[in-house]
Parts: sequence; structure tokens; C-alpha cells
Amino acid sequence: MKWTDVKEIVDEVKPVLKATSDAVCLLDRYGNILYENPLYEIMLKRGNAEIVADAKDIYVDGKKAGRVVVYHDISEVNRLKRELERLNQKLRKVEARYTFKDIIGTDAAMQEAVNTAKTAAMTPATIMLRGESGTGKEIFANAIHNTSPRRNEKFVKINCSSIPDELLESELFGYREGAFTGAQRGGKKGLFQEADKGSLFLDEIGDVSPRMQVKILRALQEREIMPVGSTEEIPIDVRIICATNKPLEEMIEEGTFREDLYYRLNVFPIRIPPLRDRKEDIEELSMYLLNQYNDYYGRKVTSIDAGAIALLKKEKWPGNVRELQNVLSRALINLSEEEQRLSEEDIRSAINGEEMRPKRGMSCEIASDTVPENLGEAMAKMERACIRRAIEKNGGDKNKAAAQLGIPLRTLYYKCRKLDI
Ligand SMILES: Nc1ncnc2c1ncn2[C@@H]1O[C@H](COP(=O)(O)OP(=O)(O)OP(=O)(O)O)[C@@H](O)[C@H]1O
Repeated sequence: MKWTDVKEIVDEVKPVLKATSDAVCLLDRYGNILYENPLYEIMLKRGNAEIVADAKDIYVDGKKAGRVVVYHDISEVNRLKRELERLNQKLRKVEARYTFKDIIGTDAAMQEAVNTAKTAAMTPATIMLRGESGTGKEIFANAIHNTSPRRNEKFVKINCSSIPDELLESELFGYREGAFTGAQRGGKKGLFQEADKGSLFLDEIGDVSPRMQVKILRALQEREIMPVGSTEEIPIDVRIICATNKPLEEMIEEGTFREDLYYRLNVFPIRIPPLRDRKEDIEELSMYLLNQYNDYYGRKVTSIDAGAIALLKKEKWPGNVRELQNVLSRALINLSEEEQRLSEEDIRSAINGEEMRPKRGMSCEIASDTVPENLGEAMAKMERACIRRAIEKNGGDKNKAAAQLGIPLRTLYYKCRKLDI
């Protein structure tokens, strides 16, 4: 075949190339354009599309006879990627919904924590919330932001332990276009920048790696951040609230937490007492939570028997208020819609009934002799129950719960989010 045969091929494939949704250009072996389809004109010559190109040589009888170049318009894919990223960022930005009125408890240590937090909220100082898992650190962080002069700006939250180290850096500080493979066009703003003029809540700060501790320290000292892949410093104006249930002082001794970062963060330390140390608050807290859950579960409970309260007070509550929430939720779920009272027996079975045993004619969650109508939902229920149990049994410590379940911590966080735990 001679090179003119490529022209013949062109004539044959023209109708197809006219109809394709990509821009196509056929060249002869010298690089001369033999054919451009109509989209080529629109996509390349008008020049406002985001394009990737694929080129392939055409061989005839083993000899290079020409070249076909296909241009894909990826503007829409990129627009969707940007939209997805924007929505993801929005999701991460927890709206500060709580105020100090939502923090229930008259216990002296709790009141002291609330009063310190109220005072600290009015200053620009960094606040360190200390307390076991489920004691209310996040609700405090919310309330502090909402009371502070920054309340009309953003409250941005990040859980430092649920994100792999490599990602944490780009999440916090952002990155410049082309910083790494997969980096999005135009780069990405980090959460320090997202929270500009507002508050950044660094949850589980005790779980940050030594490498990231240095970077966070630098950002706090210099009040500047440097996005990944950039050489340009960006000034930041962010109020930091951080929280941990880790023994930071011991970690300093062991050399796993930097002392200089500790002093930067520990400007206003606030200790939130565990529930077992404020059992007098259990009744008020339970009523408050029941009011919230009645609507959610479609129940009408207005009172809790004295025996039920006594039982709740006997518990050790290693998972703190979150665990109390779980027990009350289970008790409510097991009640019929008409019941208005939670009895001692209701609470006992909710405490012991981690298996989610059915009660009072309720349909069986996953009984051994029934076939679930929807396998996906049944599995989700089972997974939810197992994960809740593991978290509760480990006193709210998700690291330990993940280890017990034999899954990575990240998977546990993912499942908690997915299963609404
Ligand atoms: N004093 C309180 N009054 C009312 N609700 C509370 C109180 N403390 C905690 N809660 C509720 O208990 C749940 C757990 O609280 P929160 O998430 O703030 O705990 P945490 O200490 O941040 O836990 P973790 O360390 O596991 O992230 C939330 O739903 C919160 O609203």
C-alpha cells in the first residue's frame, strides 16, 4: 500500500469520526493534516476546553503510514471533580451547632470546665480540651467557637487520627497544582486556610505523628503555612482548639509528643470530667437525651423510673455520654410506640442487651430462624451492633476497638461514618 491508502482509510472512517464525541485529527506520516473532524475545530481551535490527547501511529504493511490523534474534552470531568471536592470540604466543615446551653450537667468539675471554656472563648488563646472519649470535647469546641468573637466565621474540624499521615499534611496545609500525582488542577486550600478568621478544631491531636507535630508547631509559631509543593508562605489567622484523650505528659516523657508543641497548645487547658465522676448529672442528662431521641425514634417517653436511674448510676460508663446515648437509644428502640415510661427492666436489658435482642413483639433484627428481607440492611445492622459493642467494651477507645475487631483504624472510622455510629 502507498501512503495515499491512508487517505482512502480516511474517506471510509469519516462518517464515524464525524459522529464521535471526541476531537480527532488524522495525519500522514510526514505530519501533514489529512482530516480533522468537526469537534476538532470546536475543541482545539476555540481553546477553552480542558483536554487530554491520545496519539497512535497507523501502520500499513508494517510501515508507519500516518498518525491518529484523539482529544478528549475532560472539562466536565474536572468540573465534577472540583464540585466533589467542594462538597467534601463542605461536609468536613461541621457547622458549629452547639452552645454552652447544650452542655448538660451541674457537677462542680463540669461547671468549672464550662466556666473556664466561657472565659477562654472570649480570648484568642489556643484551647486544649482533655477528656476521655465521649465526654463532650467536640460539643465544647463547638460551644467555644459559637461564643467567641469568631462565631460568624467558619468552624472547621479535622480528626487527626482518622487520616493517614501523608494526607494529613495536604488536608491541613493544602497543596499547589502538580505537587504530586493525582493533585488536582489549581491545587487545593488546606483547612488552616479554610478556617481563616474562624476556628480550627484539631481533634485527637495526641495521635499526630512526630513529623506532623513539627509542621503544626511551625504553623502555630509563625502564623504562616506552606502548602505542599509550594515555596510561598501564606499568613493565617486561625483560633486553634484541640482535643485529646491521650496522656500527653507521659508521651512527652516517652518522647512521642513534642514538649514545645505541648506548651503551644496547652495555653488554656480544660479538663472535662468522665461521666462516672459526675453521676448526679445522669438523671438530667438522660432526660435531655430522651427528649432528643423521642422524635428521632418516634417514641413518647416522658419519664424514667427511679430504679432505672439508680441502675444507670451504678454503671461505670467507660464510653461516657456517648455510651449513655447508646443505652438510652437501645431502650427506646425496644419500647413500643405508646409507652411513656422507661422502667428499670428496660434499662437493664438495654445495658445487657448489646445483642439487640427483640422485645415486646418487635420484629426480630437478625434472628437465627428468619431470613432477612434485605441482606444488605441485615448485614449493616449486624456490623453496626458489632462495632458499637467493640467501642463500648473498649471504653470508647477506637484504636482498641479496631484492634479487637481485627480491622484498621481507618476502616473503623469509615464504617462509623457510613453506618451512622
Ligand atoms: N454534657 C453533655 N451534655 C449533652 N450532651 C453531651 C454532653 N457531653 C457529651 N454529649 C453528647 O455525647 C456525644 C459525644 O460527645 P462528643 O462527640 O463531644 O465527645 P468527644 O469527647 O469529642 O468524643 P471523642 O473523643 O470520641 O471524639 C455527642 O453526641 C454529644 O452531643
